[in-house]
Amino acid sequence: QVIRYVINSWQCSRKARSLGCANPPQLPMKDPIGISTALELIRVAKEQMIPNLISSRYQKVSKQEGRFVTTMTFRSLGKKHIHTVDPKNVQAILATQFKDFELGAPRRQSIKPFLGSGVFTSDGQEWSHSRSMLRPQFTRDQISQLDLEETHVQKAFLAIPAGGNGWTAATDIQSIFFRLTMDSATEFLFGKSVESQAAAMNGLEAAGDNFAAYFDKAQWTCLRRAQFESFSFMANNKESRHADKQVYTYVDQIIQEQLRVMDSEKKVPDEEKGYVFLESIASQTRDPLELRSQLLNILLAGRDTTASLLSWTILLLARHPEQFKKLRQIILETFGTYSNPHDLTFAALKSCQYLQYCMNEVLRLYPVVPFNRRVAVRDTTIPRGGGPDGLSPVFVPKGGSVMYSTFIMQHRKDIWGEDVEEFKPERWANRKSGWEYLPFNGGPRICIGQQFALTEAGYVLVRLLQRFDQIDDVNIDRPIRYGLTLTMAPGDLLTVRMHQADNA
Ligand code: HEM
Repeated sequence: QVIRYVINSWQCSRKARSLGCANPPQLPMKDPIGISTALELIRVAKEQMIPNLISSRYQKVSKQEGRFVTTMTFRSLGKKHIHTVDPKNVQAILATQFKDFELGAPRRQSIKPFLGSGVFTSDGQEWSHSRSMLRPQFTRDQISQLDLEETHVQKAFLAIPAGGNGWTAATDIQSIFFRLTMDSATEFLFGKSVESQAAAMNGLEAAGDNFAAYFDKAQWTCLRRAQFESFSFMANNKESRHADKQVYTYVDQIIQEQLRVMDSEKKVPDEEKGYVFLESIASQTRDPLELRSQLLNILLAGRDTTASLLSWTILLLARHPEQFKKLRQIILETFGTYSNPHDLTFAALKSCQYLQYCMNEVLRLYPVVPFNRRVAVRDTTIPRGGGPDGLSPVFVPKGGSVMYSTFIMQHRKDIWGEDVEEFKPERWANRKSGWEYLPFNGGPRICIGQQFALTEAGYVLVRLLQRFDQIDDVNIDRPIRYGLTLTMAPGDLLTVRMHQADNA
């Protein structure tokens, strides 16, 4: 083993030199194996401050090197990782050298046991197949069923009644958003919503034997598997298997019903019924397992992400009354009042500039997928980060992992300016973003649901701001923490009191 390791290292160094590569600086560590870095991560995860930890690691290396470092290496539990916040490197792994990298074992080990094989868990041919099956499902018509969104918004609003003085009670709006996106996503995917909002209001179990709770549990186990890396099997237990099973039972029953309807000779196309994802992909495959995987992959990719964007947006608007006022004014001018809305279409939402600037800015400050990684499928390089000046390419051996952080990249002062930490939607006027801004990823694996998410979130925000003319964050002085699971939402409950407009 040791001999093989030494030979391998020697061969890699030789190859790296022949390619003109140099090593990036290494994060100063208390021990050579990286036990301390792993322990530090666990401790800070509990404090819900991981983005600050990664940022402080870059500061530490920069101080050690006497220059601003944007690519470094570190060890964690014996494994060496490259970490980069250089847009050029991120562009290389996601786009220009796409074929040299894959999601790799970490993603497969953590998520595949639950989701099965689908766009979010596979690479190569398998990924191409899923992606081409899904692409046509996200056309403009299919993602702009705003009447469907309105029914879910109305159900969510029932959970936020205003009292006689126009004010709502202190309300945890984050949970409401997570239920709203679960309900709308399941309606889009399955053709029927799991109605988690209605169930929560009635204090009842949700439809599908509390599908939302089982789905959350299954997703949480995925996260544990990701944290345990090579020991991912340790995250599985009786409870997690039960949650997976409950989710499967619910979804399989819907799939069987769909296949039966399609087999039935009496089937008459229902002109009234909107687009249903399952119905559409079932015309391409009849394999129930594949159908289940495709559905669950999209549900996982699309549900928490959109709810998190909504939560961060309300948190920021509640803490920035000037921007709130400006956005609300523009919304009223463009889309009318709550009780008399107009022009609420996909196109109008997309061309409402200030609304888009606000969402861009939220996703800059609080990207929902703040950290990510890829694994090299062959010996390769990334273009920058090596040598004393950080300008030489860096060698990545086959199997080597390159981590990147949109969070840190989108908080770089040298890219965004001195006001980088401020919530300033205005900065987006006339700004064309490139690889330094990647909330939806880039390259061939760019998020398939970007327009879907921005339409849904935009719609919900318009309706919310039409109805409420003031939002107060009950814990306005509380420092922001980060609830980092597979995606990132505010770490503490987002409790707000809202004032209903007189004309709502
Ligand atoms: C604010 C909301 C959203 C954000 C910030 C977001 C962000 C992302 C990011 C960063 C990735 C790349 C992950 C990776 O490759 O490692 C991704 C992939 C993906 N997203 Fe989204 N997403 C959002 C909403 C949605 C929605 C609503 C859907 C579907 C309904 C969706 C479907 C997907 C799919 C299928 C992929 C995998 C694409 C592939 O690997 O080819 N996303 N998303």
